[in-house]
Amino acid sequence: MKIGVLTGGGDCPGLNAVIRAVAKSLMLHCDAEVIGFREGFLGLIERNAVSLSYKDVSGILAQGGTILGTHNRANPLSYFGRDGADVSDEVVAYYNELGLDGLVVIGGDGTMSISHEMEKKGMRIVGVPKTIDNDLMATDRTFGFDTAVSIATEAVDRLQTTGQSHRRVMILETMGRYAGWIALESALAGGGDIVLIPEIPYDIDEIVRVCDEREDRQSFTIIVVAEGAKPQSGKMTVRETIDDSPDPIRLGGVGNVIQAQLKGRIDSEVRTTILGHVQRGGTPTPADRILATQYGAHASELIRRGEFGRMVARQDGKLTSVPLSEVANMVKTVPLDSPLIKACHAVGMSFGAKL
Ligand SMILES: Nc1ncnc2c1ncn2[C@@H]1O[C@H](COP(=O)(O)OP(=O)(O)O)[C@@H](O)[C@H]1O
Ligand SMILES: O=P(O)(O)OC[C@H]1O[C@](O)(COP(=O)(O)O)[C@@H](O)[C@@H]1O
Ligand SMILES: [Mg+2]
Repeated sequence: MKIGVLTGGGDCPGLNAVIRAVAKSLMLHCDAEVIGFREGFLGLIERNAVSLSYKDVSGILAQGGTILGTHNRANPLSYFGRDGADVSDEVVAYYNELGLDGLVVIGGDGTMSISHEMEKKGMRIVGVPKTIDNDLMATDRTFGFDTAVSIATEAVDRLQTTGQSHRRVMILETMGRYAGWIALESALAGGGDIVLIPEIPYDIDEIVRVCDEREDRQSFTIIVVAEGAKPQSGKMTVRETIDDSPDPIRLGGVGNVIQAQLKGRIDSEVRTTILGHVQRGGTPTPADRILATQYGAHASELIRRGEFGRMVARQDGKLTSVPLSEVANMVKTVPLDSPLIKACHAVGMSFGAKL
């Protein structure tokens, strides 16, 4: 048996743990040959593959990033290197030339969308859900999310002591694109006072009211804001537009926008921290290493059973798999009836809006 593996989209802690689990389990239990493609789908487009030995995938469990490299623009259906040409048939030809029996694709929504299309063209694919944002459909969790939440929580804890000492309003901006999962969970874990997520557009007057009230009572305020948060009558804050990407919007800077909006309206000084890629780098937490290993092992099981066109998933604590069609072109946002939102409410956290 000959199986390919690639990592696509933004990197995320736990990618190497998945590569290791997929490769080791296939090598150990069906003597498979494992081929890695460099930089996501770019490796398939530009014919850049490397044979992985048992040694290559040993000792990488706790390593951040991906030994294969990744890419967030390489798309066989619209290749940036040839003016957006569809090179998917060439990719399928290369896959067949290599004599692959299947391909494990580790990625997020974009990577799963591409995988779904390539599956229709005859490639046999098993997906593994990665992203620090936890915004993939049909799975309770993506690996990388736990690490991002733990880093963001540590940031909230640290901002609390400095904010408290200076009686300031401290704003922490987290990643998460169009979903508020990282902000919500780190605010809950760190005891934030206000949490702003894309799913609940904020009202600046309400934020001012909560800060004012806390100035009298506790004299400092921690605001955790997801990069995708937006005012009730306004838009998300776009940091950058990447022209040749099918997913061109990069968010960022809403923390500074809120700081400017608070200026002159509250007595306290305001400071903003944009956490950025610190959330994505470095070693995965034990929970992410375990989840990544379980996902990798489950992906290799699906391959052995010949179940392709599916993404491994965790639902209600159990490992399972779902058709790629259920995750392609979808985003899982925070539902308003989420128990996390209920818990925030219970402890008096504000969403910067009347709910
Ligand atoms: N909706 C989409 N449909 C098809 N391809 C997409 C879509 N969104 C992104 N892509 C492509 O998928 C790849 C990875 O996307 P990206 O969003 O960076 O990572 P992720 O796989 O984590 O979602 C990129 O090559 C991008 O061009
Ligand atoms: O790598 P870039 O271009 O800075 O992208 C930043 C974005 O990638 C993420 O870190 C992760 O997104 P993906 O997992 O979908 O790649 C987002 O939270 C953030 O908005
Ligand atoms: Mg994406």
